[in-house]
Amino acid sequence: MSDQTVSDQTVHDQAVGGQAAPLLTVEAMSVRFTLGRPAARRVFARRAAGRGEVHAVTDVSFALRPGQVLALVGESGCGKSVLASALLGLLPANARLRGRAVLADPAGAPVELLGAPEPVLAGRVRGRLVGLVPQSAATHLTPVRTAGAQLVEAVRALRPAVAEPRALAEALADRVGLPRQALDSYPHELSGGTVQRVAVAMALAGDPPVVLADEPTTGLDRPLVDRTVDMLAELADQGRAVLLITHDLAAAKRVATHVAVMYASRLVEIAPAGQLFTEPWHPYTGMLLDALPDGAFTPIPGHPPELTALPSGCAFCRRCPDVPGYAPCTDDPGLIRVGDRWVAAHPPC
Ligand SMILES: Nc1ncnc2c1ncn2[C@@H]1O[C@H](COP(=O)(O)OP(=O)(O)OP(=O)(O)O)[C@@H](O)[C@H]1O
Ligand code: NI
Repeated sequence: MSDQTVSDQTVHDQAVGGQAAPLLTVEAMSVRFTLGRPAARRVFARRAAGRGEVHAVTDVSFALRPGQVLALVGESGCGKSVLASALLGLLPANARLRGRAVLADPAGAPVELLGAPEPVLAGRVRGRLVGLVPQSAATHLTPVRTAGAQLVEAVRALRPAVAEPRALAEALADRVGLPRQALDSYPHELSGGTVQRVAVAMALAGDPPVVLADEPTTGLDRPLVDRTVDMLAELADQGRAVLLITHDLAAAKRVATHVAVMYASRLVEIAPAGQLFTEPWHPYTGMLLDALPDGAFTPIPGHPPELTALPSGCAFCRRCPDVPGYAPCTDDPGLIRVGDRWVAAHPPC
């Protein structure tokens, strides 16, 4: 694991823009998954060094402030969902975490999320301070109770002072564009897009100041995508902060105030959305935008590297059209700051 590449102070200054204090500050966060059986690991510890670990998140730093929608984008498998799960203490037992993630609590002391005891995460964080729209939302609903019953239950658990939980559940359903009759249906009776909206409503049940939405628009048609992301933008306008993990760059373009681009476990660029979409700095960002239907619609050639065998420097050079002969570079892959943008050190091309 490399050293922290962005100092604490710069992280605090780091713009993800605006002057308001961050609701969430992530500093040099790394996640490793250990592979294989423990006994085999011991026997082959030396030989397997570097092969028996998935480098899922590496030295990730960012701040999320009130009013911001930070879109986290990058190809499948680059570490986006693991990052979100790590923040909420939802990683499996084979995960090791490093770094810090500090969550503000308007009613109390800040919470250090990484390594927080489960009662803190369950009692203070999940649903209350941070609402999560999980990826593959359907698998998070129980099949034996109606969507409405589960939403009412979430409201009861997270906001016990609410006198009419059913009325609040219906208001949440309206807010996310969920038809009332869907509340009386079981999850398997609902379309993927409708289940997705149930999940968004559940994430909002505790009125959390921070929302982590992992692919919240999967399975939705374009009008519902727009409606869902507009609703997330509205939450940000009301002073909340949203981390929007998405493959849908058009949706990110529509609502993101800032964009973080992830490649092979690292952030390679963070910038205000308007600047990133009009002038991407990292070649990978440029290629992601070119892959869009309203870009050149050019798929990115090649594949990301295996996360069990990452190069020590820039992981992108082997796919980078800017590097003649695809010569791998060994530069420090840390982010450098230019104005209010951050971009991974990259060889001058
Ligand atoms: N429990 C685990 N053990 C080992 N490796 C894991 C584990 N969970 C996730 N990974 C690996 O971590 C990497 C990052 O996965 P992650 O789900 O965060 O990707 P993602 O960017 O969210 O992809 P997608 O866009 O497809 O959702 C992947 O290579 C994945 O296989
Ligand atoms: Ni994911």
